[in-house]
Order: sequence, then C-alpha cells, then structure tokens
Amino acid sequence: MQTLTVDLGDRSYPIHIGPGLLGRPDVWRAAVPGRQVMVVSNTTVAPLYLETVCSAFDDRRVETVVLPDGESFKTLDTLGNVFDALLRARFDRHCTLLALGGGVVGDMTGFAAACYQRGVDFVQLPTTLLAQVDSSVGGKTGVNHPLGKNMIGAFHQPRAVVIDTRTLVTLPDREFAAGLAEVIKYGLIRDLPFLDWLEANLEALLARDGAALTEAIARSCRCKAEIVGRDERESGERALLNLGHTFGHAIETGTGYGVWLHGEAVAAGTCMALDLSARLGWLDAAAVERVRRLFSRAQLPVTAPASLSAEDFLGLMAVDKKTRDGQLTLILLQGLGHGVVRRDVPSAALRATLDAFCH
Ligand SMILES: NC(=O)c1ccc[n+]([C@@H]2O[C@H](COP(=O)([O-])OP(=O)(O)OC[C@H]3O[C@@H](n4cnc5c(N)ncnc54)[C@H](O)[C@@H]3O)[C@@H](O)[C@H]2O)c1
Ligand SMILES: O=C(O)C(=O)C[C@@H](O)[C@H](O)[C@H](O)COP(=O)(O)O
Ligand SMILES: [Zn+2]
Repeated sequence: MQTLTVDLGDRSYPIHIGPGLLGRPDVWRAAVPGRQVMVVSNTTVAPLYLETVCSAFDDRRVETVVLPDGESFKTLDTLGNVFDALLRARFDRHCTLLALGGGVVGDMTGFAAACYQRGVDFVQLPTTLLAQVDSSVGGKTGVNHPLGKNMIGAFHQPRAVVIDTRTLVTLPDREFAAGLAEVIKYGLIRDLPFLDWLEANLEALLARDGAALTEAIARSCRCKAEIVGRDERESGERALLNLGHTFGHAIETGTGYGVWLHGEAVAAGTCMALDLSARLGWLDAAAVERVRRLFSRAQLPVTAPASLSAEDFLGLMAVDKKTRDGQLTLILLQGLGHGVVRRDVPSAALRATLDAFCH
C-alpha cells in the first residue's frame, strides 16, 4: 500500500492506494470518526462492493442510498435522493458520507456532503480508473445543468481517498479507456517523462497489470495533489487540469450527457487543444501526431462528434467556469509536458481549429 497526502493545512488528507483496501477499514477508519455512516453508491456498483464496505462498519449505524447509474442522472433531482435518505435516517451534522463508485457518485456525494446541514464529512471510495486518478482528489463536487457541465457545485474536500485497485477488475473496457484520457493529461500538462512512460507501458495498462496500474494511479494522484495543494480553488495553476475540457464539456453537453463518456470527450477535446496550440506555433505537427497516436492506441476518440458544428461549439464553450467577462480561457501546450493557461487566444485561430474538426 502507498499513501500520499493532499497538503491543505488543517484540511490535509491521505490518499491510500492498494489492492483490497475497501475490505481494510483499519487503514482508513480514522477518517470516519462518528457513529452515523451513509454509503452512497449506484445500481451497478452497489451489487459489487456495497456489502464489503458496509461490513467494515458493523460497529456503527450504517445506512445506504443507491442512485440510478449514469451521467444523465448527475442532477439536482437525483441529489434529492441523498438528502431524503439522510433526513429519513435523522442523521446529524456529525455523520460521514462515503462515496462508493465512479466520478458521478463521487461528485454528487461530495456536493451532498457540502450542502447537508451546511457541510458534513465525506470519504471518497473511487471504483473507476477515472475516479481513482482524478475526480476523487481535489474537492471539486457538483452536478450538471442541461445548459452546462458541472455548473452547480462547491469545493468541498474529502477526509480521505481510499483507492482499492482491485475494483478495476470489474470495470468495462470502455470505462477503463476513458480513465486513461485523464492519466495522459498529467503527462501532457506537466510531466513529459510520465508521457514517455505511458507510451512504453500502455499495453501493460490495457492488460490491467497490477504494478503498471499502481504506478499510473500513484503518479497521477501525486501530480493532482501537488497542484491542488498549491491552488485549491483554481485561481491559477489548477486550471491546467482542465486541458481539453472546454472543448470536451461542449461535446458532453451538446451530444446529451452520457452519450460520450467524460474521458472520451476529454480525449477529443485535448486533440482540439493541441491542434490550436500547433496553429499558434507552440507545438510541432510531430508532437500533435504523437499524442493522437497514444489516444488511438488507448481506444479513445481523436475527432469531434459529427453532430456538432463550429457554431454549436462556440455557443456551448461559452458556458465554462473559466470564462470571465465573456472571454474564453483555454488550456494549451507550449511543448509536450508544458501546459499554459491563456485568455488571449485569437478568435481566428480558434475558428480554424473548429473548422478543421467540424463538418
Ligand atoms: N471532481 C473532479 O475533479 C472530476 C474529475 C474528473 C471527472 N469528474 C466527473 O466524473 C464523472 C465521470 O466519472 P467516471 O468516468 O468514473 O464515470 P461514472 O461515475 O459514470 O462511472 C462509469 C461507469 O462505471 C460503472 N462502475 C464504476 N465502478 C465500477 C466497477 N469497479 N466495476 C464495474 N462498473 C463500475 C459506473 O456504474 C458507471 O456505469 C463525470 O461526471 C466528470 O465530470 C470529476
Ligand atoms: O480537478 C480539476 O480542477 C479538474 O479540472 C479535473 C477535471 O478532470 C474534471 O473533469 C473537473 O470536474 C472539471 O472541472 P470544471 O471546473 O471544469 O467543472
Ligand atoms: Zn475531467
């Protein structure tokens, strides 16, 4: 087992990584101090892992709430189920919520914890690759709105993140590939040696080799923890973690939540961000091709959906939390491994990228 730390002063918390950790409450029990525990999961994950988690707390009062599965249920409406369960159980402000599932369950449970009685503790128990390398760390929580992705939410840090790498055994291939998009992101924005490592170890990762997986997860979490530790609320550097997301969120919203997986939209969106970086003279064609090849090998899309026009993209991209006074903020690369946050992208260059990707 490895343990990393997200360093946020008196709100610092551990990230435990290892096989079988869901069944090892001795490792993470300290993050659940009170007597009242609400485990939030969904209809797919609950039959697989809920019993293991509940039995770890047989000395507490454990209640459960099982949400419908899917990005299309990441809504305020679904969140109501969690509040209903908490109130029906008469849980007080010393309760702890456990988020057992992928990023959708994690983002919703964290937001419920941020809101319930103005804020209670929660612990992340991520069971997808994407949640283990990204969404469970850093305290961004929330739900979607029909007009924009993650538009309603709060920053609320978990008390701990418990990554049981063995849960990835049951994850479908398409979901596993989606997680790789966020792993590759860390190499692109900050860590060129990690990108080299990913190229060399992609086959082992796709075969879900335990050692390769643990290395990829730990390296991703370390990168995210360092960035969050320096810029918790995205006033600067943290925006780098949004590489490909302004384009990607437009794809998710524009095609209907759940049609494209988040990681798939991020992969295509990253290809668009790299194309734009190349148009600005910051990236050569070989570098763009190198990344496209890696995404393709990882079974990820490198083109935009045929259903969205350049005009559609411009309208959808305007609804982005990085936008200020109507000015888009985009994450681009000035060389592989060197992400930059730019508010001054010429609209002609953006238009040229959109025209190149849209039909
Ligand atoms: N908060 C953040 O910082 C952050 C970061 C990245 C992504 N996100 C959000 O995360 C969400 C995407 O997360 P995701 O990719 O985990 O999707 P997801 O939560 O929808 O999970 C993907 C699918 O896998 C299933 N599943 C989960 N664990 C499983 C397992 N071990 N075995 C079998 N099936 C399993 C789920 O039920 C679901 O059907 C998006 O809403 C995205 O916006 C948030
Ligand atoms: O943690 C962050 O910061 C990220 O941007 C991570 C992203 O992978 C994630 O998809 C996040 O939810 C996007 O944030 P948003 O603020 O654009 O909704
Ligand atoms: Zn993301």
